[in-house]
Amino acid sequence: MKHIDSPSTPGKIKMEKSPSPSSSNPASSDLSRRSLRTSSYSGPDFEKRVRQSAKPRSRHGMSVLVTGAAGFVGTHVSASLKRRGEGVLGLDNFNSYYDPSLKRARQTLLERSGVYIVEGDINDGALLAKLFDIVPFTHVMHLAAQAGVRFAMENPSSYVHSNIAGLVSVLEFCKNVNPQPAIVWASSSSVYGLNTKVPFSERDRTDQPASLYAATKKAGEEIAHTYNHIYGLSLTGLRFFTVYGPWGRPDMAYFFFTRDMLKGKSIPIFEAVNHGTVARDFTFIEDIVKGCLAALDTAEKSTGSGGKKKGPAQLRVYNLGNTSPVPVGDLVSILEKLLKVKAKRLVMKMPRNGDVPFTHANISLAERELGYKPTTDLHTGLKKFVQWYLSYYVDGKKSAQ
Ligand SMILES: NC(=O)c1ccc[n+]([C@@H]2O[C@H](COP(=O)([O-])OP(=O)(O)OC[C@H]3O[C@@H](n4cnc5c(N)ncnc54)[C@H](O)[C@@H]3O)[C@@H](O)[C@H]2O)c1
Ligand SMILES: O=C(O)[C@H]1O[C@H](OP(=O)(O)OP(=O)(O)OC[C@H]2O[C@@H](n3ccc(=O)[nH]c3=O)[C@H](O)[C@@H]2O)[C@H](O)[C@@H](O)[C@H]1O
Repeated sequence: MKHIDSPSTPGKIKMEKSPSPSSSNPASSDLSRRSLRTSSYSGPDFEKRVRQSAKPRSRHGMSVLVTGAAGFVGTHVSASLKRRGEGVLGLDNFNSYYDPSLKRARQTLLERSGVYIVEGDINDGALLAKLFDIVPFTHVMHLAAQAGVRFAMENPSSYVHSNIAGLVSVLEFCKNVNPQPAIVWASSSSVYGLNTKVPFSERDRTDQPASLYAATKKAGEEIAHTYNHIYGLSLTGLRFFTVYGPWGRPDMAYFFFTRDMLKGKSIPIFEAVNHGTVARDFTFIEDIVKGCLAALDTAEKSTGSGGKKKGPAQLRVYNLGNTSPVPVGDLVSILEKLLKVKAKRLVMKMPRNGDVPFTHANISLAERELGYKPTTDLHTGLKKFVQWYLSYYVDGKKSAQ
């Protein structure tokens, strides 16, 4: 995988030093506020765009800050919230983990529907202060992260920067603002790691991560517990299971298999020890979006640090999967039919690279409490992905990297 922009790359604000925990506190951000006066984040045009984008027009009256809005899941969730009439403001640093032109294309799509994405880093305390000054967000949908299990061996610090420091930066803000927003954020099925009990239930152990990515998501769940316990923040973690679909992520297998099959290149298909089948509970993006919206809709208000008086704030974790694992070889067979191309399969032993052999979600908790019910099988979902892929890359003559 590619080089990634320096994890400490700030947004457009020129800070003299990286934002420190104190500079991310709205009450003590003099340095941050000074730097904002000279930044492109200030001025009436900027504030107007932010306000307009975040203004709710629905009966729910939500103003949602979506971090990672130019990402795969962030784009779909933002578009869906906006369609429903919620106020949505995006925040994304457009890093180069995968082709940033795809993130820009998603941004264009969102802008057409009235969603503005501010370019900046979740670790940028001054920027968060500015955005929360302009908009009293009712909810934060926190999706910004360094994703991908295998890339963690190449660039571990990017995971610490975005998934740990970045999460803390966002929660520090949320705890300090009044009113505190409710937060829904993306954890991952990878927290189940080497767990062998299937299907994976929220009650199962999650202390055997197989990758640094998984370890940072597990750490995120513990961090969420702390901010809920001390500061009364309402927090909901969603464990997504291998999400796929149109506008997806080029680093994921279904995406680069498609690209390489169309180019006539061979594709590596991992098998587990003793020729065991590797399978995933592949989950279609539209089902994930429904789960995200249901989590936002059922999120209770944060109770603040006076939580004891008002009762404890909500703390939830849900699996969002498809409950129907499919072997990776079968995924390739479906792609062969849809693309009308015979894959050059290179079956190989799974390297010790952070991958796990199997995932399978038990979704009964999400079903009961969120009304979550995935409806898309892998063939139907991949058909929609392939249609998008061909129109975006082949008809649109874009180069797939
Ligand atoms: N797609 C999946 O299969 C899957 C599965 C489980 C969990 N997740 C989680 O869901 C979330 C969304 O995943 P995705 O598939 O859309 O990934 P994505 O990489 O497409 O989206 C993440 C976005 O966050 C942005 N970002 C990263 N670090 C940032 C930072 N420090 N500041 C601001 N923006 C930053 C990136 O530029 C990117 O646009 C992530 O938290 C990911 O870990 C995804
Ligand atoms: O649900 C999650 O929590 C995670 O979902 C996703 O991880 P994974 O399920 O590992 O998806 P992905 O890389 O597409 O590999 C799919 C399958 O192809 C196999 N695989 C992969 C590469 C390869 O060259 N060959 C191969 O057989 C591989 O062994 C695997 O069986 C997200 O990327 C990640 O961000 C994380 O959030």
